[in-house]
Amino acid sequence: MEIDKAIRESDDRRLKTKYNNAIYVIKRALALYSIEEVAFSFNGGKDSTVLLHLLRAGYFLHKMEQKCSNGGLTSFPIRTIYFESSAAFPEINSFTYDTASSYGLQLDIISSDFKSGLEKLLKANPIRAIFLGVRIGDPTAVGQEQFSPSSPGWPPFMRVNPILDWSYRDVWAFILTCKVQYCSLYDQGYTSIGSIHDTVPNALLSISDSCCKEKFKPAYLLSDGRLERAGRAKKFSSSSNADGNGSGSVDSHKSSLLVASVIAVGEEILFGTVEDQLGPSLRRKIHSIGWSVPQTVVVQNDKDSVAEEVERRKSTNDMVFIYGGVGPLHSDVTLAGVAKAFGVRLAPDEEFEEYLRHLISDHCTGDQNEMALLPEGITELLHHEKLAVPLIKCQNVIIFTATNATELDNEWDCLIELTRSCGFLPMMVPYVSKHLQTNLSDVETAQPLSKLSLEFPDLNIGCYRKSRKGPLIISFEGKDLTQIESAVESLCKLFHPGTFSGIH
Ligand SMILES: Cc1cc2nc3c(=O)[nH]c(=O)nc-3n(C[C@H](O)[C@H](O)[C@H](O)COP(=O)(O)O)c2cc1C
Ligand SMILES: Nc1ncnc2c1ncn2[C@@H]1O[C@H](COP(=O)(O)OP(=O)(O)OP(=O)(O)O)[C@@H](O)[C@H]1O
Ligand SMILES: [Mg+2]
Repeated sequence: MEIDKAIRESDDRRLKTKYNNAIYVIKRALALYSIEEVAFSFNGGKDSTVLLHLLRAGYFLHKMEQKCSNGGLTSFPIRTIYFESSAAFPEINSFTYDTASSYGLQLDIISSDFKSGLEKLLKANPIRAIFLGVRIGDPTAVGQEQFSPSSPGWPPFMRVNPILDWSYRDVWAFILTCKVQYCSLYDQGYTSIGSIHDTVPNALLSISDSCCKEKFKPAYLLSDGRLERAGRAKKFSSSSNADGNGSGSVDSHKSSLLVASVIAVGEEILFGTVEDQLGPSLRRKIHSIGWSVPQTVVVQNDKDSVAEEVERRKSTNDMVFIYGGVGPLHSDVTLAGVAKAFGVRLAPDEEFEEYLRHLISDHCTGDQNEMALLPEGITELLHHEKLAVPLIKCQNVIIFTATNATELDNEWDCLIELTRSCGFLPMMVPYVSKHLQTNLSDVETAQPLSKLSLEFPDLNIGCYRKSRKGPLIISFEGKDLTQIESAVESLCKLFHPGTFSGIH
């Protein structure tokens, strides 16, 4: 069997592991269900193409193990279903039909939507399991395992996902190693193919050529597989990019207030064994870009405690920053807590694993690195050349890996630079402040200041002393300098001239 032979002869160990796992899943499915009870959902895409050849190999190996005669093994008896749509690319349609005829697929073409098409199909046929080319990282993979029953509301069948744990790079390694044909669009810069309405070539593969039409490199040259969907229409979340233009300049909602909270994870901070070096610095940094930081909390190294805090803060804050508890130790539970807060599991992330392998190469053993498990379906890795490992962003939660102030400075600077191109952390109008000092007592200032706070609700008016006998310092902070000046003037009017002096 040419596919099995090509993989066995390859010296790509990783590909062999992935292949063996996928073949195992296929063989288990073929042992659990009869051939009439399984179907293959094929759409001419790259993942489907990989799955087709894996199924061919898996079916062959299954039959060989059953010691069946070799006769008929070249045929592919698994019913193949294709949901045809008028919005499909003509290249996808023709590749699907050509492949079906090359490999003798029994193609069922369904013209209705997925759900009603499947309802009809399952009524007319004894199908109990459907093979799909879904991979971790696909929006629809969230929560799925290699064997996942269809969702409530869908007709009952088992979704079988043999390449769930394959990365973009694994898919291309397989296609190129086995030298199988794939849809021509992938040679024109398309890296993931949806409908003609939502898919364009991936701009990361563009070859700039000033005089001619824009050209693109082939899909297998995309170096960062996580960006395979960059050519698909994006849905922006309102909290991730308030101005939507990704400029990172001062946000157009100048007057709006964005709120962040900070969570520190670590018993050593909670119990006062060590001083928190990162918290105050981080809060200053967040404040310096015009965000408000009304809450900061320290939690112990316990998954449920982290999950509880993250869950609470992520829904009431525009952004949550978390540090501590990230790493290989048993106490490093931050990522597990974040995953739990979002109701997702931790899943292997190929790209992150590669960064870690680079960083800790000799100490990284086994096929899977526990540290490369990230919350599934919600994680975005924020790469920057000055970072050894990317920052981890799970929707509106940003996880810092810094363990000291210098590392935090670096991670923050990179975050700010990245936000200029991605816009996920809008720069707001900065806060301005004025400070007055006076020898008045607290009792004398208490009432006028409380009235002033009611009169200027948008300002933070605070009082503190550097020492018990020293002067009282009154701070006025807000985003509108005119308001601050009016508040200062109102206060000064209530007392004799010279009662207050400004501090710069
Ligand atoms: C054979 C098959 C089975 C599916 N089963 C389910 C399912 O059980 N639950 C579900 O929510 N969606 C199911 N879907 C829909 C997919 O999750 C997804 O919505 C679909 O592939 C459209 O993806 P797109 O929006 O990226 O084109 C199924 C799709 C196919 C082709
Ligand atoms: N129109 C369709 N007909 C049949 N199966 C489909 C269809 N659309 C999706 N599927 C199934 O869902 C899987 C995942 O689809 P997805 O679009 O992510 O992958 P792909 O099309 O194979 O590759 P690409 O990511 O490059 O588009 C497919 O491999 C296929 O099994
Ligand atoms: Mg597709």
